Amino acid sequence: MCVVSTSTISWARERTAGILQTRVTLHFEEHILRERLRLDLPTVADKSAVPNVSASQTWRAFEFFSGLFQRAFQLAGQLTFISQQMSGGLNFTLLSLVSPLLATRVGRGLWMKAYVTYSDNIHYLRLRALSMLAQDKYREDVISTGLLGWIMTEYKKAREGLGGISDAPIQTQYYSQNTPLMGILTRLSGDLPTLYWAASSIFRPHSFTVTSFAILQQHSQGLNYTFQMLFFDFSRAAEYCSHIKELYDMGSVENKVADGDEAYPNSSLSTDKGMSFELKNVSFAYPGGKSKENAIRNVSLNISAGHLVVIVGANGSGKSTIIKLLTRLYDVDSGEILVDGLPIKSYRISDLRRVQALLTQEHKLFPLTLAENIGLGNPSRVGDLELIKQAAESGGASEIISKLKDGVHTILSPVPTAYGSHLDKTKHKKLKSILDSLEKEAEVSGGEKQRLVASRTFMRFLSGGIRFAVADEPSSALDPKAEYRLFEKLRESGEGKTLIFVTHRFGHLTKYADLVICMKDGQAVESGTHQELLARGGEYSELYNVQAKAFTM
Ligand SMILES: Nc1ncnc2c1ncn2[C@@H]1O[C@H](COP(=O)(O)OP(=O)(O)OP(=O)(O)O)[C@@H](O)[C@H]1O
Repeated sequence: MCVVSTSTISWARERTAGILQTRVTLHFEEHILRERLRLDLPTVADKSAVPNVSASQTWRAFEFFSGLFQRAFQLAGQLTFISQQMSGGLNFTLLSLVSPLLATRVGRGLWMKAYVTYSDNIHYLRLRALSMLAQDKYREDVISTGLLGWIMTEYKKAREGLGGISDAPIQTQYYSQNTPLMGILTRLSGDLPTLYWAASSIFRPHSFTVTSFAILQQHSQGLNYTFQMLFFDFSRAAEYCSHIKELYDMGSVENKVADGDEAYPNSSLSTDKGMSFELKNVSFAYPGGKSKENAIRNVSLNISAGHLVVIVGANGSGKSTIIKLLTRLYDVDSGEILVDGLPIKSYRISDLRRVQALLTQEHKLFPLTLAENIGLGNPSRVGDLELIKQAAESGGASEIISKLKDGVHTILSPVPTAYGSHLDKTKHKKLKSILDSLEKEAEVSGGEKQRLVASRTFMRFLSGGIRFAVADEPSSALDPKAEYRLFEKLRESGEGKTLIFVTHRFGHLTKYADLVICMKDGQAVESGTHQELLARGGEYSELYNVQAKAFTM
């Protein structure tokens, strides 16, 4: 009966624990999800401002504290038993404390100490770097350049350089550097209760029996273990409490980009033509950035409502940064940006976001259906398949969708949950093929993905109310025809919007542009129309002529 009931109870416990774990974890995951989603870019970039918590930590804390109570009850039971069974129970208990105290307090090595570990051994770092070259993401480079021989030679050299140095976990290394004295003392002190019993049996030989000795040894070990675990748990309790505190602290993390209270559009200043911008001596450096220079330096510009603006310039000249400031993903460090005549900081951020449409290379496909991927350009119409079809058409994604077996309901990169165990290639062919086919990513090219992402922007356009649209080099993976089509479509939808294009291939765009801004080293070195800038013969005309020459030679 005991066996049956124990097994049943443990089965029920496993079953309930699984459900409970999922519920507790999901409860806190929802909290973390909400708090993380509301954070802006500069706040997230500041690692010290945002607690690094996970929902699974809460379950571990829950398990930890229930384990702690369980052990406390266990100890109470053991102490009661000892005090009832033997005279000198108190001395016995106190002596049982010595070994765990020594183990956890004196000889605890790195245990519960704050530390940071890193390696500065060049051979070790090289070994790790070279072994990474076997990863799939490098395979094409490694194969096409024939790097195998070089990698293996370098690996051998680095191994020889490393010699006999160990990369065992730091705790092990630290422990083995100490003298063995503490280990010897801790183990010997574990025998103190037995010695005490032996000594007392010399003075009271009638109380000594072999059975009582065996029972005593068992108790001594049991108590020793319980004390050791309790000491260990107590020192970790603070750590778990601080995890939970951090979890709740997430709610009080202030966004660095502070919200304003002015509504947008502003009834007296905004026009139906689109958003207007004025940048007054704007400078900006990325928080935590490693560059000595500001990403943007003293930029002053005027962008009129409804204008089509093209920003050009070399890599790293600050084009995307200007966009991030205009869309208020970041705030300027000095100077000021005015939107329709008022400081951008004075507007409600949600109002500004509602009228903006941003398309960049950074924008990725979500692990959701293609319909949602496109539809989420306008969350209130995410289920409107007709509108989604229209947006896909404008973004050039209709053909890609029609090629897929599940059409708009395809999930390109499903969330991985499939798992196989003990699968033998020859014996379990069928199971193996099921596993391989499950959650297989749909194969679409980089350019096709960009078209799908672009369709999300068109969905946003179709929602109406957009007054400021940006395409920040969304076209690098697109073929020239697709790129031209994308820009044409964006331009055609430009009515009532200020449109900004950031691009390196600007030949076909600048002739339509009301304003071309040429960036260099974080500064707007030139601005004007295409003709004006060409006539000036400066940075822009140099960039333009490089591209033009390629077609005229
Ligand atoms: N998130 C970031 N953190 C720190 N520095 C950054 C970050 N993004 C850009 N920078 C730096 O800011 C400067 C301007 O970058 P930006 O992306 O605006 O250039 P860009 O003109 O758009 O370049 P590209 O044509 O290559 O896209 C560069 O020196 C870059 O290294």
